[in-house]
Amino acid sequence: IAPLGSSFAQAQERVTKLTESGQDEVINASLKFLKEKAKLKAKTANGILGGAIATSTILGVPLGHNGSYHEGPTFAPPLVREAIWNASTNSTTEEGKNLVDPRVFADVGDIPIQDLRNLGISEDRLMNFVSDSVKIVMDHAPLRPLIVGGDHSITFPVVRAISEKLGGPVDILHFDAHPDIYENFDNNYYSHASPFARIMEGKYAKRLVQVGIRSINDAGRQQIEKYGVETHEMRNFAKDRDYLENLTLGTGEGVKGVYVSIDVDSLDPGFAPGVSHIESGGLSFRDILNILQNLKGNIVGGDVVEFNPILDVSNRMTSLVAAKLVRELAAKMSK
Ligand SMILES: NC(=[NH2+])NCCC[C@H](N)C(=O)O
Ligand SMILES: [Mn+2]
Ligand SMILES: [Mn+2]
Repeated sequence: IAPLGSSFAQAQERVTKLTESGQDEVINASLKFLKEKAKLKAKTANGILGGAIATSTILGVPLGHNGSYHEGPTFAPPLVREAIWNASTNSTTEEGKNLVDPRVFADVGDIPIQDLRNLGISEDRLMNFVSDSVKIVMDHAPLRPLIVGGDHSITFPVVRAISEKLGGPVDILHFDAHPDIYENFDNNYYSHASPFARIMEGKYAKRLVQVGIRSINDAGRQQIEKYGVETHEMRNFAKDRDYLENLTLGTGEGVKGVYVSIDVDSLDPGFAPGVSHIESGGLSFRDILNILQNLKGNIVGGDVVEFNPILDVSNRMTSLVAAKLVRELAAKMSK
């Protein structure tokens, strides 16, 4: 091969330009693929017995590199999908909705995060691609996005997309051991420890109600104060339970709907051991369902994130726990 030299810089310049245009081609092809799938799922939902107002639609985002300790959530979406349909259970949710009904539940697959990273895409363009993918799902009523992560960093581009699409902020119900509101963590704008700082500074949310918090420091408390976040710490859960089990969200002036974000580590590790950040003293599964099933408000989107299959136990218990969170959130959002 030709020796390196000053021409190497020029060659690099040429390759960069070539790469960016090539990345555009791959991005556009991926969005087109997603668009065709969403079109088909929407047509199916609309074509049956009078159609639906809201069809909960799974979109997998296999992104885990914004985790601060482990990247295992990258591999979660296919395992959550398998667990949703696991033969050990059946397709009916606790309140009687059947997930085989295409008006209730749809799935438009995963977006090619790792392919795009292999092409050297920048972090901004990657997160914009996540947002654009969510907007494509929303373009095809009655589909509503139910994101399967992936680490919690993806909630920022997802909520940004929903707020931009609906033309205003949403209210958020956020289950987590962590407030995820660091201004700057590890100098990573997109850290999974910061999505709610990005969301609140961008004014994509009006009310942010956090439940299950039990790993928080001064920096987190300052941010919560700064943005007026309604943070319910586990140490106060016994007192807060009644209020949280009778929550109404999305009714404020100009608020466009409700978003529900569930970090699997909000559950006590006894219920969900397969997470990157084990934090004892957490919620029971029933605590989450009591709050979710009693929630009043128009849910326009949601996510289940931070399940780490690499750290799951031998009978894949946490994949089934994450799957049930998806199933019950899907049932709640669909109508
Ligand atoms: N979203 C999360 N899992 N955040 C965990 C952050 C842990 C980090 N070591 C801290 O100082 O808080
Ligand atoms: Mn989180
Ligand atoms: Mn967490």
